[in-house]
Amino acid sequence: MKKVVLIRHGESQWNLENRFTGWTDVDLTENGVQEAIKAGKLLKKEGFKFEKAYTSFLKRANKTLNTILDQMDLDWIPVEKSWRLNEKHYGMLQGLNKAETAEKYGDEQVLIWRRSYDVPPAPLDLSDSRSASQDPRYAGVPKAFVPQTEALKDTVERILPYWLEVIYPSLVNHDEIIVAAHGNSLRGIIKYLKGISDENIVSLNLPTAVPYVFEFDDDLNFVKDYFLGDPEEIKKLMDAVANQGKKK
Ligand SMILES: O=C(O)[C@H](O)COP(=O)(O)O
Repeated sequence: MKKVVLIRHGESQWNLENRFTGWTDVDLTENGVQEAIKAGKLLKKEGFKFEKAYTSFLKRANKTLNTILDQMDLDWIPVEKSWRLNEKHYGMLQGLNKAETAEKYGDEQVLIWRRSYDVPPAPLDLSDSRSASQDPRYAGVPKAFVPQTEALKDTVERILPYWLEVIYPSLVNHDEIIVAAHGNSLRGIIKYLKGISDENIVSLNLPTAVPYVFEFDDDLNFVKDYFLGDPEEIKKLMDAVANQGKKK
């Protein structure tokens, strides 16, 4: 049996402030660090022994991963970072408060921007200081691939080659791997793995720092998936994420 653990980063400063984040490089809050410590302890207690880790180019995911590995005394394992695991780019919404945006445009429109498969928010202008185009960390990425906004469909298109060509094949040589990334980039992987339809993906909300285990048989066929932790608590956390985009 092979296992991939997908984990969204712990609470970030902009999660706390309820702001659209996307590719903005926001740090974890102290609570976010504690969430990552809790996840690391739980994964250790459950006997996980990761051999390889993957994460994005964004510090909230990097720090969550490092904290988890530290709790598990697995700081030494190889970690590979890729821009392809970054959060869905939120375009012109980046930095705006989600509830205030719902006051202005309505809950339904915000749900479309947050969760629909193929409707992106308006793009950032290349000259906008929020654009990642001039950020040196993406210097090695073809300019045409650096997004100015994304729908989940676009996120899936950039993330899937990395899943199919890098992460998934690494299960041939590794029994357990961990992927520390973001709510929507992970929704993209989950949509693919579970064959979730474009309509049904709207209702999947990932809570911060809750380990989500995907098991594969020795031929690398997907077998089953489950969250680690108290199901009632996880349901409450998922509902809270869903409600972030509603008017107060
Ligand atoms: O980018 C963000 O704002 C969050 O990481 C995910 O936000 P969402 O739950 O509103 O998609």
